[in-house]
Amino acid sequence: MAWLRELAGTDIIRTNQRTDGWGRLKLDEFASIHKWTKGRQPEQWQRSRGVVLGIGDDTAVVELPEAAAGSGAWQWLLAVDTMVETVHFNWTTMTEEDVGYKALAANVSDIAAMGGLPQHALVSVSVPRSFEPQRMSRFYDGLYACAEQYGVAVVGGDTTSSPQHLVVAVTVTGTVEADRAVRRSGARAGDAVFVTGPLGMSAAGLHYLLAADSGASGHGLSGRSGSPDVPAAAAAEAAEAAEAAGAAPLVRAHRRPQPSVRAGRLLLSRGTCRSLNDVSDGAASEAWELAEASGVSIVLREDWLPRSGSLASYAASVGVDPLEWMLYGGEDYVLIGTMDKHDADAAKSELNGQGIPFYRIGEVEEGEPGVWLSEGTGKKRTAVPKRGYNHFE
Ligand SMILES: Nc1ncnc2c1ncn2[C@@H]1O[C@H](COP(=O)(O)OP(=O)(O)O)[C@@H](O)[C@H]1O
Ligand SMILES: Cc1ncc(C[n+]2csc(CCOP(=O)(O)OP(=O)(O)O)c2C)c(N)n1
Ligand SMILES: [Mg+2]
Repeated sequence: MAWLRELAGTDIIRTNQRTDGWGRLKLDEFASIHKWTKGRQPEQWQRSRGVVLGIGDDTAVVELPEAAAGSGAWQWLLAVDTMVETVHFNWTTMTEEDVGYKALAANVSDIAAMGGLPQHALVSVSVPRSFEPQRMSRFYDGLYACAEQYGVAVVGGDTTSSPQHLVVAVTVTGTVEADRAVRRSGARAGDAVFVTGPLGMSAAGLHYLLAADSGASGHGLSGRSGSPDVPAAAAAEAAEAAEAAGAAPLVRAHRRPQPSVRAGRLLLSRGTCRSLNDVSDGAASEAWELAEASGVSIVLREDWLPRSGSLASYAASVGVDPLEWMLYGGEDYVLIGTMDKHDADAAKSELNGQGIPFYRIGEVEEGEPGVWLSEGTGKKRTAVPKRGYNHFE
């Protein structure tokens, strides 16, 4: 950071700033990074995350964070997730702030899915040449909002241009008590299956935003695609329309997922949670991953699946079966897992007592890896296909 701080006040940076034919200020790479990240997280706070050297050198230097050091053996968790404009978002479904927030949240969710504590992030952005600097500042406003909420120190990244679309790849670290990380492979016959939040809301929110954008109702951030900048008024207007249509909770779930870090920590500390996964590609697909990794069969109870009122009423209004979104929609970023069924009620009380949702949704059985949906206590069950979001379909 020090060299950036020094440079920021010098002519080297100033002479590298120029305006193009469109009157837009073009910052050079270093000045941009400085602008996006400077002063966002106090050095003192980063120090508590073990950061010895943050943004500004060839690498960051970190040691085990205070919370982990001196309290027994810990291990690192490492993960990366990417968001690509047109694949994970477009400018009618998300604002710049939303993209920044969600890019980090999706990674924090992977740490939560191991029962860990998120610690550091590296942020790689490939920015279209036509982007105004202001838009990336807004991206970082959202990213740092998520970092603050989950206590993540942003310690570096990479910046390149992109011929057309914005691409964001965030790498995170987390910490977990040695050999306690909750894997996908620990489910056992007899376990209770649970989720830590409602399902399908993000997919319904996306449906609302895309329908709005296609002109059906005109509620999205319409007119934004390809436009250089969005007047804040357009976003505010779209938010009001979503509120009026009862779709606000769905849109919020899509744009600002809330990864279940506290749930993951509490479940790990109970010692009875045997498998965990986060729901990015859809509950069916994640349940299949648990079933295959553990060599078990998972039976979901249709009447136990948590369905929010806003999901049910929006689905009815557009003639979609809400189960489609709940099982195959994705981007819920809640946890799905299995645990000793004798501890399930106590776990539910503990989590609910702390304001954290916990829903028992089924059970684990012996058998060929697979996922089934049962209508009630009866024996009738239907096979749940291994279907979800697939990047290559
Ligand atoms: N291109 C890649 N190279 C190496 N490992 C990868 C690559 N893509 C995914 N993985 C690894 O494969 C596993 C499954 O990835 P993924 O399905 O994306 O998990 P998640 O749904 O949690 O993001 C993870 O361990 C991930 O680190
Ligand atoms: C414009 C737009 N179209 C479609 C989607 C839906 N979508 C895109 S990626 C995805 C799945 C999650 O992303 P992925 O990169 O597979 O996450 P990972 O499993 O690696 O965590 C979904 C449901 C979206 N969010 N936005
Ligand atoms: Mg991934």
